[in-house]
Amino acid sequence: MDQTKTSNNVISLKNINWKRNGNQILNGVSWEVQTGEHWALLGLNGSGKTSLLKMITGYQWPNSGGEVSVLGNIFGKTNIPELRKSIGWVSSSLDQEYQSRPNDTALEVVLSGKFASIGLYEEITENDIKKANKLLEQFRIKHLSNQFIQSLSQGEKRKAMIARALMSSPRLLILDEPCNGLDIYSKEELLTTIEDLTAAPNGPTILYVTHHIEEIVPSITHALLINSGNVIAKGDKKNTLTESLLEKTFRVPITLEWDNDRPWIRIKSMLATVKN
Ligand SMILES: Nc1ncnc2c1ncn2[C@@H]1O[C@H](COP(=O)(O)OP(=O)(O)OP(=O)(O)O)[C@@H](O)[C@H]1O
Repeated sequence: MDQTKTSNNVISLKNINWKRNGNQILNGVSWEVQTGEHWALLGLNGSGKTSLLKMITGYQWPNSGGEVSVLGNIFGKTNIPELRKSIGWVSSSLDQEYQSRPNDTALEVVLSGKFASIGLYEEITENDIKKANKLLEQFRIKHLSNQFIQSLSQGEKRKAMIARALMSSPRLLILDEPCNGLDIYSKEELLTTIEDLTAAPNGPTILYVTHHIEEIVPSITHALLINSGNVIAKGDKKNTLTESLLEKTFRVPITLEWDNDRPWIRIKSMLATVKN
């Protein structure tokens, strides 16, 4: 066995199938993510991205056969709730959960990340407060520490939620459409903080889910393209983010350009000529 490769393995999926109500939602998906790589996950609505993420976080299990291993833990032989402490997942559903706690401050929200709880119920230490403040500073929202989370702008709230996820020092961080609803400036600002995050030594491996390929910032190294539960392509982003593979994934004719190591697409023609 190649020991070096095994120890660098962040995610290993082997032949994952998931079927619901007669529909094949994931079809023989195999995927390896190594330490030092950051991946973008791209696919149309309903293509299976969330199902794949739920597989990785142990909220869903393959129907038959297949093997899931995350951070060296083989599913079926590991304590999943314990493993989840090493995985951060930031999605808009988290914002919704905090709607029931309008009086939590940004600092409290970040602190709650230590316990993966919605709200703070456990004792916090001086060190926890120091760490939360450092994260607020890193995301340039330290001045908002004592402001209620619900009064923050979308962009500020999104940063607070990522800071919250980092409070438990995850080794794997899932950013599920983090720029949704952000204006151009807030989006670029958030992307800059994500770039900083990947540059930090011992930072988490990032899985970045998006519908907007220009959000694939230079530090995202790899991409997985999925369509109807089938992997269309996976690997180094320069080899995966190509016109033909993206057309196959998104089912519209596009042109692709790279600018400052970021991919940009334009739709060539309207849906009347959609490729099947
Ligand atoms: N528990 C379930 N039972 C039945 N079907 C499901 C279940 N979960 C997901 N699906 C179906 O699986 C398909 C893939 O859903 P999934 O949420 O993984 O897509 P997605 O790529 O994340 O989409 P989006 O970009 O819209 O979030 C969809 O057709 C969805 O209806």
